[in-house]
Parts: sequence; C-alpha cells; structure tokens
Amino acid sequence: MASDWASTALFVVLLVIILYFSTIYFFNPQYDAREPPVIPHVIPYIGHILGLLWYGQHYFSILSAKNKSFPIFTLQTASKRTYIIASTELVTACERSPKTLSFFPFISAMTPRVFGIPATSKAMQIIEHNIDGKDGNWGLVYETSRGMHNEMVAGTNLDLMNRSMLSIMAAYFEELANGSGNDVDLFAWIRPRFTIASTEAIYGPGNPFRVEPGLESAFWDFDDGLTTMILGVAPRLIARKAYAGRLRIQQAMIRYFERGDHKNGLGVIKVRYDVARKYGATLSDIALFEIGDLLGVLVNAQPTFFWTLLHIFSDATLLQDIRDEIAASRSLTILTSSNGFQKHSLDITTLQDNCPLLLSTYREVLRVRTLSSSNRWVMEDTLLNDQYLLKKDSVLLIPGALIHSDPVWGTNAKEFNPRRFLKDTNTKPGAYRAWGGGQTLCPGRFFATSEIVSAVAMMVTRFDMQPAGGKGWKMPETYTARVASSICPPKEDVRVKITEREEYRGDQWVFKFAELPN
Ligand code: HEM
Repeated sequence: MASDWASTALFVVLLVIILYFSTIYFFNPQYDAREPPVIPHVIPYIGHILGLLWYGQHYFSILSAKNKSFPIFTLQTASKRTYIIASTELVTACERSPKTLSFFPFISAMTPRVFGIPATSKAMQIIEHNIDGKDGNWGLVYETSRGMHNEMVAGTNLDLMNRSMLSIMAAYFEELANGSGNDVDLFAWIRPRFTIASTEAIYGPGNPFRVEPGLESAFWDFDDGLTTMILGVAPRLIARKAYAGRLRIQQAMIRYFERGDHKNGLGVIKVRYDVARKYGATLSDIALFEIGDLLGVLVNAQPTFFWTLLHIFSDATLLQDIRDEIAASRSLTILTSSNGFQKHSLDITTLQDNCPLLLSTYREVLRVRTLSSSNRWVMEDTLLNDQYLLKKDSVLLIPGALIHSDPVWGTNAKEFNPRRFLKDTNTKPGAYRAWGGGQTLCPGRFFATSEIVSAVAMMVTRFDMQPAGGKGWKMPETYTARVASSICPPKEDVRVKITEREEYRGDQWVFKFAELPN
C-alpha cells in the first residue's frame, strides 16, 4: 500500500517537472535583441502575475531593486509581454509617442467591466467612435477630456468649485469646534464629509450625494468591490455590494438629470453632459459615464487629505513650522475683533504661494504614497528613445512608485522629507507621477490641490489633533488592494481627538474665496 502511494507521488512529481520544462521549451517566446531585458520568474507565465497580486505596485520596485541597471524591463506572462519603465528619462520618451503608445485600448477593455456597459451596446459605440483621434480632435472621449481640463484650470470655474467645496467643509469644521471630534476614526470622519463637499463642487446645489442619504456609502461599496468586479466573472454574484452600489448611483444620477439639476451644476458636469448628449447618449448611459468622473473626483483626494493631516500632526516640529508659516503669511488675517473674540479669514487664493512648506509637505505626501501605474498599449512596433524595441500589442506600464524612487530624487528618495520641494520646486520632466501624465494627465489636479491644501491649512491652524487613548502616533498600514486608487486609504482605524486650539475657542473662522459673480 505504502509503495503504491510512493509511486503515485513520484509519478505526480515527474509529471510536474516534465510539464514545467516542456512549457518553458515549447512556449519559449523569442525576443528581439533590442527589446528591453527580460526578468524571468521561476514560475513561467504566471509567476509575475502572482507577484503583482501579492505585492501590488511594490512588486515593480522589488524587481527593479534587484536589477538596478535596467531602465526598462520586460515581464513575460501567459498571453503578453509587459514592459515596465523604471527611469525618468524613458517616461518623457513614452509621453512623446501618444499615437503608438496609447491609453485608449484600455478604455475599450475596461468600460464593460467597470461601468457595466455591454461591449456591443450603442453606448460603447459612442465611446469608441474616433477614440484614438485618428480622424481629428473630436469624439466623446476626446471632447470630454479636453472639456474637463478646460473647466478645471485656474479661472472662474475652478474658483466656483473651490467655493462650493470649502463652504461645505467649513460647516463640518464648525461641528468639530463644537466638540464632535472627541475620539473619532479620522478616515471615517473624513470620508462622508469630503465625498459630499467634493461632489457639490461638480453637481451643484442639486448634488445627489447630499440630497439622497446613503448614496455616498453606495459609492464606497462600489469602489471597495471594484477589484473583484473588474475580473468580469458574474459580478452580480461575486461583487454583490459593488454591483448594487453602482446601480444605486446610476439611478440617483438619472433622477438628478431628470430633475434638470445639472443645469445648476458646475462647468465639469455641464461639459460632460453636453458632449454625451451631442453624441446621442441616453440619460441612462450618461448616468453610468458619471461613475468614471466620480472615481476621479473621490478616490484619491480623501486619502491624500488623511495622510497629509497625519504626517503633519504626528511630527511636532513640522506642525509648529507649518502653523508659524501660515500665521506669518498674509493669507491669514483677522477681520474683526471684539470682546476678546476674533473673526479669522484664511485666503485660499494666496495660500499656496504664501506657504511653501505646507505645499511641499502635500507634494511629498503624494510622491511617497503614489501607488498607480499609467498604462499604455503598444499600437505598433515602436523604438522607444531610439533604443528599445517595444513590440506591437504589448503592454507598457509607468509605475508611479518606481519612478518616485528613481535616483533623480537623490539618495533619500525613499524617505518622507516634507521639505524636499522647498528646494526642488521644478522637478525633472517625467519624474513626478502623482498626476500621471501625457494622455492621462489628471484634469482635477488644481482642484484637488486647492481643496486639500486649504482644508489642511484650516485644520492645522484652528485645531489640535491627538491620538485618542493617550498612546503615541502610529502610522497605519495602507490598504493597497484598490484598483482605481493612486493614493490608497488606511487599512486600520486611526482614532483621534480633535479639539479647537485653546487660544481660538469661541472665535469665528471663514475661508476667503476669489471674487466671483453671484
Ligand atoms: C489628490 C487627488 C488626486 C490624485 C492623486 C489624482 C491622481 C490621478 C492620476 C495619477 C491619474 C492618471 C492615471 C494614469 O496615468 O493612468 C488621474 C487621472 C484622472 N483624474 Fe485625478 N487625481 C486626484 C484628484 C482628482 C480630482 C479631484 C478629479 C476631478 C475633479 C480627478 C479627475 C481625474 C480624471 C477624470 C482622470 C482620468 C484622466 C484621463 O484618463 O484622461 N482627479 N488622477
């Protein structure tokens, strides 16, 4: 009996060995000598996929650290070869070739899974119509993207967004001043408030996220299950909450458009709606397209606000220096003073210019915490930087975390240094990937910066924040398994006590916005 078992085991081991070597022998892909060097994996074809699943975006940094001399490398998986850019210089070369290294095929591949839009539907045809801009600068994707960039550059529309967002946040700061911040989970406090305030800056006074209770948690259910949903295998069953959340948002957005509330929304929603209507999308389609906008507006800003607060409040010297900087700046003024109480004004239009340390800290938080890659599809054989041959139909990735540890950032590239951007205000082209770049450059970067920096300045100036329970500060782990996030939320609760600073108790605080037409 025992010898039967031993011979079966031997047979299985031999079979595995034969299968392993024959896989390597028969499916051994051929590489051109000019292709980026290949980093093999002991488990052929799926090893790198397992590595990525296990380590997330850090996997690229692990491989690169072991192969420091490779500015770009190749990972072979079952169906594809994927090129990974590890050097700043090659990032700019890549962004110079948008026609041959294109993001658009990913839109076609991911839209059915993320938005639930069937691949053969009219809505998909609208999305794909001239998606690569071959026939000129038009089409839903091109015009929506251009419109969003135009609406969110410095100017009246951005000022309106800032006023809308921060007016709502101001009310939440009042709640804190009135004692609601005693022993709260910081991220759980931020999330619903930032969601409502940020969406108000897009959807205006009819904002469905404020009007319909529970909609914000439906969105986070969707975001939480997106990684599973994206597998595309029976999402209704295996990602039930995410599926239900998406449906709930779609229905709420349809109601929003039916009420005509978008007419009082801000520039971004108007442009998105008008372009989609022009190309024949239905209200139901537009409501689904909005989920893409919401991912952009919501997923990264709140964790960035959270981590920036945590980095500042957990470092007493940095906290004091930033408080001093804001206090000494012309952005903080006293409007009135009577009976020992004062009314303070924080001018958001000058804050970023007047507070370089605050801005540097924010930029450094983004640098050390960026965990996304820009994805490009190789449309035809391309010689990158006249050096590296990229084969048609391969995938090219620019991992932000890897580029942020490039030697151009110095020997302390991996450290959090809030003063880094005091000196390096102009970073080397291609080195800063917090906002992606080229075809997928984040259109919301100016809005994100003003909403976050202004809200952080108010928190730092007006409030004290201590870890609840009398223990010291502890940085929580990051919840990295999030497919749509570049800045990921914390994995654990961080309980804090937020109180108004003693010297300001009973005072009033306002944000000062740009002069705007009513
Ligand atoms: C701190 C906050 C934010 C961070 C760190 C961030 C980061 C990014 C990154 C890294 C990308 C590009 C990904 C790639 O290269 O594939 C991106 C794209 C995008 N972001 Fe942001 N973002 C933030 C806030 C916002 C806000 C507030 C909005 C809208 C109001 C927004 C809208 C978008 C959109 C629509 C895209 C897609 C661009 C395209 O593919 O054409 N983002 N963002």
